[in-house]
Amino acid sequence: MEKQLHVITTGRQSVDELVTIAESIHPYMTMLHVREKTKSAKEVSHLIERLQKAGVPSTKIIVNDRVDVALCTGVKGVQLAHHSLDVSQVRRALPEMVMGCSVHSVSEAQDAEQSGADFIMYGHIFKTASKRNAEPRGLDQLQRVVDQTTLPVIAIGGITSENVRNVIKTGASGIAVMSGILEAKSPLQAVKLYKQQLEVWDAHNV
Ligand SMILES: Cc1ncc(COP(=O)(O)OP(=O)(O)O)c(N)n1
Ligand SMILES: Cc1nc(C(=O)O)sc1CCOP(=O)(O)O
Ligand SMILES: [Mg+2]
Repeated sequence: MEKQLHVITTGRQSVDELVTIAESIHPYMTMLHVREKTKSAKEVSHLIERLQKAGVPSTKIIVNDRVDVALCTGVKGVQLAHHSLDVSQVRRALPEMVMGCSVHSVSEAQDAEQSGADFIMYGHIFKTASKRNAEPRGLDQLQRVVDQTTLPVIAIGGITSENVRNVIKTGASGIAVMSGILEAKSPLQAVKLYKQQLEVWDAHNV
């Protein structure tokens, strides 16, 4: 399986700015997570409509937290966070929904697996300005999570094009990046650099 590149929205960019960037970077990414915590359901839905009109495939869009918005906009799925509905609750109601779950320990990873998540996002791996209030968990903890779940693990937090290889070496199925792409001077150049690192890995390991 090709290693995945998930891009996470920052919540700090205007809709116009985000749509312009997404329009140019979508061919190089696996998924775009719309994580806009201060927007209402209606605002997130309007943003998704703009992304869809700009040519970002619905199959590449995941909505953070909002199961209702994911359903009503017809996107790929939902990323359930700490404060979201439970994985098992959503799975019961929506057997077909593609569901990622954000986890921060082996036991949370195993719970997500038993509850029916399709993949997990584990972090934060390295120090990052995007998560200032906690210590990074590091590569050894990532390795433990990868080893102790059968779900695909997407690693998040402080991932740069320089450390991608070490992250992927753990057996993680992919990476998720926020500031390294969306806040780069050139998001297009940045996404290509990350993608290239993953392709180099795939070329030698798939
Ligand atoms: C121990 C721990 N709990 C929760 C979080 C953050 O929650 P998450 O569900 O990942 O939501 P966001 O990252 O989208 O805010 C954490 N980092 N650590
Ligand atoms: C949204 C998010 N969740 C994390 C977690 O560990 O749950 S780390 C993170 C932000 C990652 O941003 P950057 O790529 O800029 O480091
Ligand atoms: Mg998170």
